[in-house]
Amino acid sequence: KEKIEITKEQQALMKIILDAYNRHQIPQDVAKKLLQDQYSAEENFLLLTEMATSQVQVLVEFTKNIPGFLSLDHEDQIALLKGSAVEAMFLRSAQVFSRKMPKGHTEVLEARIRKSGISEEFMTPMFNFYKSIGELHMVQEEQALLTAITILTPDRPHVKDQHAVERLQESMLDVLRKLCALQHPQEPQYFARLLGRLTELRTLNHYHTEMLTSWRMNDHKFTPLLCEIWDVQ
Ligand SMILES: CCOC(=O)[C@H]1CN(C(=O)c2ccc(F)c(F)c2)CC(C)(C)c2c1[nH]c1ccccc21
Repeated sequence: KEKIEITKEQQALMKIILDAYNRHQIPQDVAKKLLQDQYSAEENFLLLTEMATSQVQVLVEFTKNIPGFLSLDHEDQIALLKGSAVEAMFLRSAQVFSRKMPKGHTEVLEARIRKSGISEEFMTPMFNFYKSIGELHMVQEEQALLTAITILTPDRPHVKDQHAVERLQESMLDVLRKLCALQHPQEPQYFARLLGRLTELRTLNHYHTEMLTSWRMNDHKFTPLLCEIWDVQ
């Protein structure tokens, strides 16, 4: 059995990514608010919009801490952020949703999310994704690296220097591969399963675009930041 060891610089990289990931925790208070009281569909939608807006701000801060990101071409930096924002939102949502909660809270949270003016057809693939993420029982390091890997996807629209992005993504993938082998020695397929979730995540992009159209029909309001990042209006 070959000895897998994470090098000193890979440990440093992982520490930077994990600190950045934890420093910019999504304010859990929105999820708590949703759990606390029964709101109308409009109020739920407003809470979710507030959650999405703060998550975008969190995403930008996290991305700036990815080693090498700020040395990329500036227009490519924007293209990567715009291209990964929705996937990063769903990845973070899955992590928030599959967090250990007291008995029955997850069901209440799911019901409240369902009652927010979003059509049912998008809920099923979304909650299926949350459950498939939950089943992985990812550790923080894996969650943080998976988010960084999602952001550093070379083939986003309008990225000019894809090779530069590929090099950064590959170094993240190498650390994640080793971490999975060390954290889940009994499950040699674990790393592959993680990457499989990224494929499932991409399908949610499509649903999100559809959701936006249906929201625009029922004149839902978004914040300027969401309009910018979600190409709304
Ligand atoms: C982490 C940032 O995520 C969001 O902001 C998501 C949150 N979403 C969740 O399923 C979700 C997961 C766990 C929770 F604890 C919770 F409260 C919500 C997905 C979605 C319903 C599609 C949404 C979000 N923001 C919106 C704004 C307008 C319309 C729809 C959404």
